[in-house]
Amino acid sequence: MNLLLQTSHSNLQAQIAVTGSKSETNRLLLLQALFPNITLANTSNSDDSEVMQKALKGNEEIVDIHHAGTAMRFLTAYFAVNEGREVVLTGSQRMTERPIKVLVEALQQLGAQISYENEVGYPPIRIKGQKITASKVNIPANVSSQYISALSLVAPKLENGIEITLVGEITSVPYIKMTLALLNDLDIKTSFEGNVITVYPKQKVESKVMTVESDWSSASYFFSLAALAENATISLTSYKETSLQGDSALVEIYKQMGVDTHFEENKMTLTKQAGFIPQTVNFELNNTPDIAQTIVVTCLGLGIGCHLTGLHTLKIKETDRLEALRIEMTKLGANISVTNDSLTLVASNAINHNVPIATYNDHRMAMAFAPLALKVPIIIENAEVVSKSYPDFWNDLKTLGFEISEK
Ligand SMILES: O=C(O)C1=C[C@@H](OP(=O)(O)O)[C@@H](O)[C@H](O)C1
Ligand SMILES: C=C(OP(=O)(O)O)C(=O)O
Repeated sequence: MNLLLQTSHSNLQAQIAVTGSKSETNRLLLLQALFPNITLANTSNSDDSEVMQKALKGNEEIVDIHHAGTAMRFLTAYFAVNEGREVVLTGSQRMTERPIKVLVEALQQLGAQISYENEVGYPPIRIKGQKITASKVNIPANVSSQYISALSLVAPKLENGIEITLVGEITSVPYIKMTLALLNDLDIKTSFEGNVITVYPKQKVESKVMTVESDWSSASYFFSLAALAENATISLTSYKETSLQGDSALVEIYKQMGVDTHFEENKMTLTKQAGFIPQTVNFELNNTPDIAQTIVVTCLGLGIGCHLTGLHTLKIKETDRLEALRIEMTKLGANISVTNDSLTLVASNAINHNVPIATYNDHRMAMAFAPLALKVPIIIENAEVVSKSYPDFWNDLKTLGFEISEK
């Protein structure tokens, strides 16, 4: 499904209930499988959370998690310690190109039995669940934080917990902290000091309702819309000023691009502010890789330049996001260059009209480019990809007055 997006509304007004965080949901679904007396509220309706739930509930030998990175990584650890069960864990074509070796080797150090079905280092993998008693493990920390979250999530159920020594620069740190914070919410003791994470064993937790905050990565598209509109008052629920999600850095980032954020109870309201916007912005996004695409497109729409660093993980996500951005932004007339871990956009005011944007099976390519419709009509190819994290995205965009038609 290709969608043509256009709008004549330059004043955006709406109140939108955004789905729950997929990162929090997929952690909590795994924790609920370990501790069935916890109850979850405001869970994500994303495909990634649906496949996670199905995989945890099912009993099949072949478990297919499609495009969901968190499900792939978290379930690798889950099945590895699930004594007596054997599964083959696989996913989409792209998932078979996303590395898993670092996590597999860490689990093997602990005594797990995991082998590769095809290419060494990549899914599909065969996992024979074992009782794990070893607790010390070293892991390279610069490839994906999801490996570290995966080990931490299953750790409370291990006889001796876990002590993880992180080697090298640590990437996507807020996601690790989110994992530990959710464990702490269940009264599971953890520590993260220097490069060592400890999670202490806990066989039972108190019954508790765990309420997922709405997804901040999904909120990023509304920050972008507010920045690009002439006027905007967009209220989003349910959000907290102090969030477990690192992407809440959006508040400070978009302040520089003319968006004010106000919190009241569980609602945050984004308003467009008139005033000075710099010709170029610089952001280090090692902590917040998922909002890189949103920010670049906002800058193009504002006619400003940007220099983004800390992007080395973008190459192994749903697609090579740096390359995808380079190609699609160039189609729009942007002057953009990328390296292995950074991106530079030169300020310019012209944007080509009616450009078909390819989305590379990447939900964030589709959603990040959509706000540009405030500037020029734009076509988003294979727009259904948004369901990976935000199935209601196109409907929510309509409530802001966008005309959306199939092309
Ligand atoms: O743990 C998580 O929920 C996530 C961690 C990040 O991945 P990396 O640690 O691989 O950068 C992020 O990009 C992904 O969308 C979700
Ligand atoms: C990178 C992402 O997800 P995952 O790694 O879980 O597939 C994302 O949602 O942007």
